Amino acid sequence: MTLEDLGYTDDLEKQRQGLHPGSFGIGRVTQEHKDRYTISTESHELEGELIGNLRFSASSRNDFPAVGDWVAISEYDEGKALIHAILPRYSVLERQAVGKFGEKQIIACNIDYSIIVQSVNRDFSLNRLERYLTICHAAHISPIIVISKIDLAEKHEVKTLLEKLNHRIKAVPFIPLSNETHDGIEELKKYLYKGKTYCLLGSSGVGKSSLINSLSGESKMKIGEISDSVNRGKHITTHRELIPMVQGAILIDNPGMREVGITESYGGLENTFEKIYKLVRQCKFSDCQHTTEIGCAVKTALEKGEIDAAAFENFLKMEREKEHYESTIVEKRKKDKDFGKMIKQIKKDRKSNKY
Ligand SMILES: Nc1nc2c(ncn2[C@@H]2O[C@H](COP(=O)(O)OP(=O)(O)OP(=O)(O)O)[C@@H](O)[C@H]2O)c(=O)[nH]1
Ligand SMILES: [Zn+2]
Repeated sequence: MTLEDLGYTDDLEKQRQGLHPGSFGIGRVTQEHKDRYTISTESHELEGELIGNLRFSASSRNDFPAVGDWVAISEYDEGKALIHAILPRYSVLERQAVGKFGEKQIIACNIDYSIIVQSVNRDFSLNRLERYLTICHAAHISPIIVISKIDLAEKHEVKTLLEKLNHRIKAVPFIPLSNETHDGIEELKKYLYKGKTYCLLGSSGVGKSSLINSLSGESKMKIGEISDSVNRGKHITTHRELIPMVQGAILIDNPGMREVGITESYGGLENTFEKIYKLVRQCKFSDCQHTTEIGCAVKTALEKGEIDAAAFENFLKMEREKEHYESTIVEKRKKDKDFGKMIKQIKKDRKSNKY
């Protein structure tokens, strides 16, 4: 096993040299616990902890390591390491923190592709798919859609569902598959490239872990056993595949998500709703609300059926969410700034009182 096998690149090596010439080891965060991290290195697995300095200087949760991060480490005991720095991230997949409006939550870092999984039964939702696509596009991560559990639906039902998907979501590959019959698994493997990192996204129970099993050809039991021994903290010398790899591609599983809130989207919405954005620019008035305005290109396209009405509704909803998030952030920053000013003034007053 080399660091390249874990996804390490020349660019990251340059960054490392810039940070700490030659002094630290390098590892990749594969799991996040409360304030402990599981780190994979080229030879083994470590339990890592942040050095105090890093912990106290962190201004938000996002300054802490996340799954997929590359970290500069030093080993101090058998199986233990200190984390000294996080290497710059080349991609950050994030969503709106659940229950904490105006805060972001990192899902994973340094991801190249996301595999968005929805199952044919119950879970399937085009609106939610567009949400996932938006957060992926915002992070410049290429999405691949997987429609799982096709063995649970009739052929014609699957066909109808795929037609709907095809009609509404363009330019994103989608693969129908089953972890039971293994239909579609080989097709998905065509998208797995050596040294690239893939993050599995989707609601709980859609079959993400099963998919990793299907792809790697290993039984679920085996994976269960592996995670058991991890929990017991048993020391294992050989490299266990905590980040499972298939054809050299690194697969990162994620716990199922209930909510996928939009934050500042850095082009996420623009990329997901490219056609709608093009139309918006063609509207006669730059502040067009696309309701009753004359010369509204969106309205005309909706009437002609050129864009999907449900997609447009979903787009509006997410755009409002993004705007709400952004204005909350602006408010917050202003408050922080005012607070900073106040502290400065207090310090100044103290000083002038002294002398
Ligand atoms: N019939 C059928 N069942 C499946 C398929 N894929 C997964 N399952 C079943 O669905 C259940 C959930 O599968 P998991 O792989 O644990 O789902 P997950 O997405 O990893 O769930 P979380 O870990 O909670 O996010 C299990 O009982 C699987 O056996 C499939 O393709 N067909
Ligand atoms: Zn308009």
